[in-house]
Amino acid sequence: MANLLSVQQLDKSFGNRRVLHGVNFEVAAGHIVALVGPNGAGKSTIMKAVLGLIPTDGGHLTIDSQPVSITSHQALAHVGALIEYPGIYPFLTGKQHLELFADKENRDTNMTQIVEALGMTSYIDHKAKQYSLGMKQKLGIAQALVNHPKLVILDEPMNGLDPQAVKDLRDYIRKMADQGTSFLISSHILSELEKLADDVLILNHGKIVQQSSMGELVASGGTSYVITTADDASAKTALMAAGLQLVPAEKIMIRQQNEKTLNQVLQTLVNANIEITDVVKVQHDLEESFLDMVNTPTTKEDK
Ligand SMILES: Nc1ncnc2c1ncn2[C@@H]1O[C@H](COP(=O)(O)OP(=O)(O)OP(=O)(O)O)[C@@H](O)[C@H]1O
Repeated sequence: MANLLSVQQLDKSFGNRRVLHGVNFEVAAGHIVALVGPNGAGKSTIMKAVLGLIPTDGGHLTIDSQPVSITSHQALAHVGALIEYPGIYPFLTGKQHLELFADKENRDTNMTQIVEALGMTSYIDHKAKQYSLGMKQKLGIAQALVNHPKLVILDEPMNGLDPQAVKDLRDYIRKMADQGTSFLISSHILSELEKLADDVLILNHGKIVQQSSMGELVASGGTSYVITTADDASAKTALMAAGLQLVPAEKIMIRQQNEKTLNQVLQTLVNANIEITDVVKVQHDLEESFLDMVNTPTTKEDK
């Protein structure tokens, strides 16, 4: 499938602080990609770079095969975005906000469709100064979606939304993706995007630490083994020497990568003459898997 967005070797520093380190990823046409990472990981910075809002220090960005940079915005004509907070004018109604953004073609139909889909009908003619946080957030999202763009970039779109609004938004995003729109959506809560995203990028300290389909992540991230031996220090050394990655923890903990992982672990310990005293299978939920991935020590490079 064709890639609508391509991000290659993206580097960015603010002053002498490097916040993005050679970030690479692609978003295929009609795919919903989740960009997930802890506070300060660099999610908004990536999105601003993709939208040509900030200068970058290196790398190559294209949307629909056209280059994007702070001086090259042509490709952005078919992009909708909500970054950080929606820009709201208190004395305009919700409808007047949408009129500022909606293209002339199919304007009324597009506006009615998004207002209904996001459950905004009852207050769309009220002035925005009366809107709650969630109502403003929905208006910002509606502005990004109203023209059915080819690519939509949403930074923490679920912020302030109630459960019904989250469901309405999820359903509408899926419908748009089925019709060919691509989405890059950030969150620091992986479980929020579990039901929505096709692919997931996990960002930590400005680097992509995991890139896979959401299905693969859910399936593979689920199981770990905690192993107790007569000599845990030697066991850890032997497992790492065999190329098996340990979860950072006091005990010996190994994430199941495939059906052979446990065999490899046990075989390695037997070969090293280390007595195994206990093996416990641990089931993780997605949130715990995410925390394991991002709780890696900060490297010098990140400073
Ligand atoms: N304009 C700026 N000037 C200096 N530093 C900045 C600027 N914008 C972002 N940063 C820094 O870049 C790093 C990445 O910030 P960014 O906003 O991209 O993170 P994020 O992953 O979106 O975080 P959050 O989940 O909290 O929104 C942070 O350390 C932040 O302090």
